[in-house]
Amino acid sequence: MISSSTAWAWTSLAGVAGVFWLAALVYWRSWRFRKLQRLPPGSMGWPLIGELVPYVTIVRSETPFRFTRERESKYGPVFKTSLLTGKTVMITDVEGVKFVLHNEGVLFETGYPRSLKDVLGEHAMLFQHGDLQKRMHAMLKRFVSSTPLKKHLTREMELLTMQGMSTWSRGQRILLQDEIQRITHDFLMKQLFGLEPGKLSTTILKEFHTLMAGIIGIPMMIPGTPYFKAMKAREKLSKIIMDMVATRRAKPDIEHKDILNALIEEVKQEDGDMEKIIIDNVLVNIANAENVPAVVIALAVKNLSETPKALEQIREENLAIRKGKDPSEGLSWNEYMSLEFTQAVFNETLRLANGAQGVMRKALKDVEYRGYIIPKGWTVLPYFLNIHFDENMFPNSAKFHPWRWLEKNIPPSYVLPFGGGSRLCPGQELAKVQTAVFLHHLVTQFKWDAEPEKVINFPMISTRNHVPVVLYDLN
Ligand code: HEM
Repeated sequence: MISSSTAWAWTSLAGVAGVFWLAALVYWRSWRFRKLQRLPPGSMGWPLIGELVPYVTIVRSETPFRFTRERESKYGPVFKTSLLTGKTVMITDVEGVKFVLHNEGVLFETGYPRSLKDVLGEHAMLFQHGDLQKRMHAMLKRFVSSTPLKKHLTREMELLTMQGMSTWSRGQRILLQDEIQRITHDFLMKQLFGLEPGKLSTTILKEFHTLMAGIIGIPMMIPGTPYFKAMKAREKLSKIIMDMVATRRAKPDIEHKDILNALIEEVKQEDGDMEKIIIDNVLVNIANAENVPAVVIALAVKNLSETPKALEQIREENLAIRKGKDPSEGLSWNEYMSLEFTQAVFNETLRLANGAQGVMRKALKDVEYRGYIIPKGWTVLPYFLNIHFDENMFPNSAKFHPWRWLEKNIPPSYVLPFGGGSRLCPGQELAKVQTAVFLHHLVTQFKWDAEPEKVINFPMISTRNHVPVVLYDLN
């Protein structure tokens, strides 16, 4: 039997616990209320789909910057929305974008969809933080930045470009974007695996397309879905990569000068995850390097076709450095880098193309910024489009005007096609070489008639008809 004093003690204890519980609840609710009160302004749109419909409609239009510009003028450069990315805060000005990019790993981490992480693999540098990301990133940067390699990369791209162009027949209609894709794929395979064009290279390309088709699917293994097919393509690609690694281990005396070799060397001391680190980081490189550079080069040709004065100037610049050279003679790294106007065409094309309209991050904790709270777990989109179309920095911003890059010094914080902070694209030098080499050979050998073309900004940057042209000899 329970004595009356014990019952009283229990009752008091329950009472005290109840009071604490109630106080905690009141505190939590008021804290949550205060937090909600301090969310950035903006609209979350409709249940489930949020503001996805207006976003996609506007981003696919000729004026893709309108979605964020309209909201920025209503709410300021930090506002909330929802775009299938869940609860999201968009940040659209230079200062805000810098804040997010430079707090990588401290306040924010990459927040790409789960399907992308599954398909490329969680050990890919894009999803890693800390030591592994730093090492993988530095490895790739070293690979493309060392001086002997730069010379070698220029020559490799040049040979593949000349080889690709030698198959073009004059007077025939070709889809330039597909032709460029073929050349840049061969270049990538050579840099990644030391692989020459052939059956294996074609198989990798086919599997890669299946892989990429699944990156924004629902991450469930349902046979027949793009995600399911992508995961199967991942298995096939993983086997191809590990077979190459095994062959190299069996013949250690053969020297390889490619990214796979740099990766193998980098992870030598790693424990059990070594295989996954190699596979995932090869796949993230293919994902970044296979499509976007080809589309950017195709867009540069489209822009030049629509701007005869720019075409004339880029041709003059490139013909000038060919003077006195044999047609088969290569150009040095320094000669490519001296092509100022060609570089301006590349910068201007990237500014307008916005292959990466922004990057995706997730808040690691409640982040206080400009008096607002970005709650832990929310998606954060540092958005580059508004900055690239800033009328003060880029007057008449929707117009292709490469001269603007020569007329004034544009601060790096306004030039974001390669992202920024610790994830600044490690492949940007490679993309520059590819573009400069391709444009050099195109404008010094050919003239062309181009059909009208439109840019597609969503879900991936591309062109509607893949830039159809009829080519003729320049002379
Ligand atoms: C015009 C072409 C290219 C554009 C516009 C571009 C753009 C970008 C952007 C915006 C990022 C940052 C992503 C983020 O912060 O979340 C990035 C990262 C990356 N890019 Fe590129 N890229 C290009 C070409 C390349 C090439 C040719 C390669 C490889 C050879 C490459 C490899 C990578 C890798 C591995 C990352 C992840 C870096 C990390 O997380 O540490 N990219 N790229």
